[in-house]
Amino acid sequence: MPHSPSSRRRVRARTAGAAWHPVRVNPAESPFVRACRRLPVPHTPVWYMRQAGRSLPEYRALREGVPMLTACATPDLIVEITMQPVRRHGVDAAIFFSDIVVPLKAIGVDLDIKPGVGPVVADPIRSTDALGALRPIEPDDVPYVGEAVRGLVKELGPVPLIGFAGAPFTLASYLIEGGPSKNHDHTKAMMYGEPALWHDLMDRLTDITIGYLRIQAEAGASALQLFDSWVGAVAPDDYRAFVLPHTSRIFAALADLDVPRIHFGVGTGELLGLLGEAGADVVGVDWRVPLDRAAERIGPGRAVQGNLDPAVLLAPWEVIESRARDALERGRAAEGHVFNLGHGVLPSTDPGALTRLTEFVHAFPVS
Ligand SMILES: Cc1c2[nH]c(c1CCC(=O)O)Cc1[nH]c(c(CCC(=O)O)c1C)Cc1[nH]c(c(CCC(=O)O)c1C)Cc1[nH]c(c(C)c1CCC(=O)O)C2
Repeated sequence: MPHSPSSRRRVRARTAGAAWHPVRVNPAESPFVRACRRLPVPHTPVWYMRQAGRSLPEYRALREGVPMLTACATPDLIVEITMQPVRRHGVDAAIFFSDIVVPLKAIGVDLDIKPGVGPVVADPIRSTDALGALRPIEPDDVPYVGEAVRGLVKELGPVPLIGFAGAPFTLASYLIEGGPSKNHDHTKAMMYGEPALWHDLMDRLTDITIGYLRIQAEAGASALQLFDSWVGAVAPDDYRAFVLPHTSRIFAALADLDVPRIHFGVGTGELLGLLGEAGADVVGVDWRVPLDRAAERIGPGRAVQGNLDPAVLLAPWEVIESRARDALERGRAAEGHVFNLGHGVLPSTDPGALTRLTEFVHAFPVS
């Protein structure tokens, strides 16, 4: 195993601890889930968006010759790739290895994930006729998801597993544009120009997202994160009119599940209050807004997650440490804080820096 001696020791210690202190076997009692619920924690929990894959050599070795969507449909690979960052860094949560377009592929949308590009959709959806392709998702559409979640829950023991889905706006953008987009032109053209078609599309994506998140929670995921990565492209009034009704419906439909719900987007400084209003337990914050100010904008009754600029990890350790300290100190202003980056780990990140950062966060006093 390529991980460092210190992380190996920590994993062994955690396993041993779990056996001696049965209460710690339960992921629902983990520091991560407790922080999401705004309960006292022994240390600030930490995990990293896109921690599975990206910077890990052991990930690249496993993925050699395996297309992304094949990996996402292979339970053994999902389990192993999801476990890699947990073993290596000793993070407080695992995130299910998959992609936001997996449920769309599973219901029959013709799409692929192109290396170095991202999701590419063969027939972009721009008319009422094309909406027929978007039917609700059932557990049988994604048997590999339930199987991998159940395998992971066993393997992870006390460490919680985060299930996730793409939010309707971000999924709509890929479906309407046909691939990654800088300005979301076609997406906004439909939103402004054909509101009935827009809401019909968003409604269908909302049903798929609810179904897909429920499948993961019912198979044993301990938390759910909704990635609305590109929603920062929308102004607040438009978010309220064109997006909020749908994201609110998602969080309301998941409220009966006993798992915390996290809501994240990039460039959402002006939307943070509305993201909180949508109903999640935790609002993810990118690096553009300091966490104390973000907590004010989000309002009471929510925890925050974030928010080190992923590019800071490319700087020397002294810089990483001082920026992490700042985020941790500001995070104390929130009712709960899960440490994370402000967006995904960059592929060129030194994995050693992530391990060291994890140790630093764990050693930092909570108050
Ligand atoms: C917007 C978005 C996508 N996918 C995802 C988001 C939301 C998070 C975010 O904002 O970054 C979510 C995602 N995608 C992936 C995960 C894995 C779990 C994790 O470690 O967080 C997660 C949580 C794997 C992936 N998703 C993708 C890969 C690379 C695929 C390959 O190797 O061919 C992986 C490991 C492909 C992908 N998928 C997507 C893009 C833009 C790309 C290309 C850029 C990239 O490489 O990350 C869409």
